[in-house]
Amino acid sequence: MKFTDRIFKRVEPIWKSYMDHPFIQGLGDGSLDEEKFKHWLKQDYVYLIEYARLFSIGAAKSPDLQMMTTYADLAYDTLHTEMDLHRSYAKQFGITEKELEQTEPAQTTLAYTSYMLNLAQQGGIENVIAAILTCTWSYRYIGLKLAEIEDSKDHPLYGEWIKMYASQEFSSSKEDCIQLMNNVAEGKTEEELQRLEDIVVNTSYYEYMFWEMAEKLETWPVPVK
Ligand SMILES: Cc1ncc(CO)c(N)n1
Repeated sequence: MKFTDRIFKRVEPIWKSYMDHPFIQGLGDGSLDEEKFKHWLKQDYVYLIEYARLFSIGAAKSPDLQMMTTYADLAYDTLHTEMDLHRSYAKQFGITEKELEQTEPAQTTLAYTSYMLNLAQQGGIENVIAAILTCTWSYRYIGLKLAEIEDSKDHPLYGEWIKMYASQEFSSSKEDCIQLMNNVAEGKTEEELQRLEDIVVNTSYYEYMFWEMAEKLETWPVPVK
């Protein structure tokens, strides 16, 4: 069994729970409140900046040219294709690129990106990919499931979102991440594999919290700023 098959068994119940989350349900049936989507959009934009940084750390830590190229391509795809989706939505909403970039990260956004970045800085390349794996893979999982809902891809606002994450291009990014994870898992001890698996479980919980943050329009829990 591939390492990622074993990981999937562990995270699947958490990922299934995303599909019952009101934010995801709203994306699927088109009933999602626009303010909640805008909140997600801005928070996700600053999240993606750090996410691209993680891929870049992966490139810097890669032991060979092939792996370095894969990480650099994933950073490129994030900065261009995925963030273009966000920029195009922002334009529709009259949110400027500067506003997007200057979004103050909510506590969940900051906790999630800090967790991943900390792991990536302190460890080897296996920490980088373990921290990133849930992101691409779970969005792909959600995108495919939402695409199965009748007419969901034709929704005037949320259709583009579903098409992006259900797309072939995004699927190949997910496949790249899975392969990177299985590559570095080779020859690792059971103890080390468990540690990596725990990271993927933790980020799976963070993903849930991120949906919750968007749904609740969460910023900082303190009134001062
Ligand atoms: C929070 C989050 N996780 C994963 C993805 C997919 O890249 C995203 N855009 N945002």
